[in-house]
Amino acid sequence: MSTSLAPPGIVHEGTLVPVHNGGDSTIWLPFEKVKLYTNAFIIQDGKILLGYKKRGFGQGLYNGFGGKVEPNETPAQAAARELQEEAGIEAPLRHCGTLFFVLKNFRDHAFYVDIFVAKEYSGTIIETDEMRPQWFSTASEGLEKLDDMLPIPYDKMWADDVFWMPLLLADRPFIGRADLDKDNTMEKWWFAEKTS
Ligand SMILES: COc1nc(N)nc2c1ncn2[C@H]1C[C@H](O)[C@@H](COP(=O)(O)OP(=O)(O)OP(=O)(O)O)O1
Repeated sequence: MSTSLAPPGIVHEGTLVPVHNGGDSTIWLPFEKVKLYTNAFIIQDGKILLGYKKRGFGQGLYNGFGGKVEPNETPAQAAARELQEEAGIEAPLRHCGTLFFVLKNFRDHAFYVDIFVAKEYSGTIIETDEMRPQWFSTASEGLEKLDDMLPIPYDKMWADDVFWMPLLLADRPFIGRADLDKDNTMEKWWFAEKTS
């Protein structure tokens, strides 16, 4: 499909195959400026490492490890720094997705989030001031679970995650936008797989 059919904020030159879109709102929320963020996940042997956010933005939700891209950094450098700061580990991260979020009560900026993934890591996973890391099973319901590991806790995550995380788990590059209301409900969304 052509990029012009994608929502504002999404720029991609190649082929996009939409996988989800919806919401009651007819218009995408306007935003004043865009800030760059990262989010990184370790996925290995049927499990995914998430962090419980102990403070600040997104407190009380599980997410990957990430934050703002500093002015002197590339997104890849920021992703590596945030993974070290928030979980104490290093990993051969590779880019696998791009997400764009606008929050109804937080409209001074939109979030442009580069998503990274790695299948291995080095170092010892530690709890930090900001995040409490925890492994979750990536097995679908009905399939054998790893020991007593819990499934991915979508009910304690940002509401958009359930739309794109299956693409992340399947190693299929993705891109998307979600506009959310202040109570973490989805107003309008569009997610696509990048096929080139
Ligand atoms: C709204 O939907 C979102 N969904 C998901 N899955 N992740 C999101 C959403 N909105 C933002 N994020 C991500 C982007 C970043 O990885 C974090 C927010 O980063 P944070 O504000 O914690 O950035 P830091 O640089 O670590 O902040 P401080 O050092 O100032 O605490 O959430």
